[in-house]
Amino acid sequence: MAIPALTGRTEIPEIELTDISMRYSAASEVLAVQKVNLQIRKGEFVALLGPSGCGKTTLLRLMADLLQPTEGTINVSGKTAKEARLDRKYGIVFQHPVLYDWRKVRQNVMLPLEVLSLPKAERKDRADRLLELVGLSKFADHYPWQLSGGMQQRVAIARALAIEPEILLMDEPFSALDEFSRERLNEELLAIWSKVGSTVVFVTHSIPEAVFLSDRVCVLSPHPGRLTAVVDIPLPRPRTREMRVSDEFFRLAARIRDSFEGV
Ligand SMILES: Nc1ncnc2c1ncn2[C@@H]1O[C@H](COP(=O)(O)OP(=O)(O)OP(=O)(O)O)[C@@H](O)[C@H]1O
Repeated sequence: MAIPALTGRTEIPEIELTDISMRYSAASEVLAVQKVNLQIRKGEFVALLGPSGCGKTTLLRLMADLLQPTEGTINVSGKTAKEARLDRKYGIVFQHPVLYDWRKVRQNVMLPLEVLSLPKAERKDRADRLLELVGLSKFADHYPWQLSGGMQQRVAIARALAIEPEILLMDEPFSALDEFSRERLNEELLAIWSKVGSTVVFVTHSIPEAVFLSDRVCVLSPHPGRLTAVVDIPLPRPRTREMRVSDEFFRLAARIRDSFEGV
């Protein structure tokens, strides 16, 4: 597949995947990811969308240097994925928040700052600003187990943003939440993103979530995992709740649905 043309927020490609293939073991017959070419612009919000097993998480982990590709190259602002990781360019939010239950919310957000050897007052100040950003200032001294699932995920987002990453990688962060919480968190995430301006790569298997959040939706198909379409989402920003029931929204969702192989 040709590398998608660059249009939109900025013309600078921040992440470039070139001919990326991934086989988990020599014995494995199926490629988890096959020959993926993709450029992601600086400041862009991109969704990786597809059914279970199509390689979304694998691609995200490859970008984060948590896995190494069997073939192909990953370039992040002129560096390898490993160099980008060591430069702390990535913040990662997983499907489950993975918070430390014995640490209060503020201490959880401060955790990644401990390795940066910032003065304690500065760590606390940064954590408090992030908790304000995600609307949890009042819960700084609570323990994670005293919060709802959606609030815990907001703590995880604040923690991922603590090192001020250029790139936020999110692996189905809201899929364990009910539909109401998920839609609210979608709106909150966009409000946070508009303030921090990082590049976001967001894994989901929800078409409405991908359309609502993204500048572009990358559609993947399974066995082997291939990039089958890249769909531009020209809905204006800021995105509003009303847009979810607009003709344009349904048209885009239908176009994405049709782009799945075999449809
Ligand atoms: N650690 C692993 N070892 C071997 N095979 C793996 C491993 N992790 C994933 N796979 C395989 O790679 C393929 C892609 O998996 P991946 O988890 O990336 O898909 P996904 O689209 O994120 O799925 P889901 O939506 O269910 O999380 C699948 O066929 C899966 O079985």
